[in-house]
Amino acid sequence: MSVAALEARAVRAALGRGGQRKQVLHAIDLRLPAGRWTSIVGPNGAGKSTLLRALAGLLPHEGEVRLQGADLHGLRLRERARRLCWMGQNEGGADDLTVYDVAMLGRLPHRPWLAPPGPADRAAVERALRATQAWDWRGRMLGRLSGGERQRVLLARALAVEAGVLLMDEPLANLDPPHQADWLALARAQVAAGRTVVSVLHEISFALQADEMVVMAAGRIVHQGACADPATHAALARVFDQRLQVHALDGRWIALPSEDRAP
Ligand SMILES: Nc1ncnc2c1ncn2[C@@H]1O[C@H](COP(=O)(O)OP(=O)(O)OP(=O)(O)O)[C@@H](O)[C@H]1O
Repeated sequence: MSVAALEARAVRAALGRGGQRKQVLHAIDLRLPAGRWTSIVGPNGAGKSTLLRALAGLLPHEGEVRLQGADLHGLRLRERARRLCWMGQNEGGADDLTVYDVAMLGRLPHRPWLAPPGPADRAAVERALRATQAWDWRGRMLGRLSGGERQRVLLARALAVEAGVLLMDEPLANLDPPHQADWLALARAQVAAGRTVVSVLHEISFALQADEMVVMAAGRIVHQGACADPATHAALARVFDQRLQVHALDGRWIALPSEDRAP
């Protein structure tokens, strides 16, 4: 069997403090194939973002996460940051930086300590900012951008890493339809270039454009399969309480609300 891009073995995680502490991930076993796009979906509170953070090494957990065959927590941080990049929800903290400098943060794992950016870094940042149509406002401050513009800069920062594995939490949040379509093309281009894309998505019709789907509910994986597989569509209907149905349209899958069940 080929090496997985990411693998989780018996991953358990709890969030909150003291009496409020709550088990959020329950013994997750997962294998995400390399060179494919996998979308993670499920109802609100299912544990999707928590799982993504555990896979990125951003959350203490029990069990094991392996990145390209290596123990994630055994890798040096720089090495991990070169292999895996992360785009989270509502990331803050860089409002006083220019768009260009934010995207350049994605090159930190490639540069010697305190070294200025080199030609390869500048070329990667330009590619990334052009790919997300953010190049024209590279001199603007991040804090003065709209939600969707900001999202495109954070995406550029992740792309600038040029890592083999990209994890994205809600990458379509705040994007208008043309930029959602651009993101879709971008995800496909990453996969065509041999990279692995893993995205948590609420927009099920977009999630169905991926190769594979992981369906979660209540901190567990209830299904993993191809987006084209009828068993995946049935799992989706199940976790969303039979309140959506997957239909074929022009050779693609779309999810529509079911009308036969009142709330
Ligand atoms: N800091 C926290 N302390 C305690 N519980 C938390 C904390 N953060 C999240 N949770 C709980 O963990 C569970 C999983 O949250 P998570 O954000 O992973 O879900 P999700 O599937 O990504 O949800 P959504 O679709 O709403 O974004 C939820 O029940 C949530 O209430």
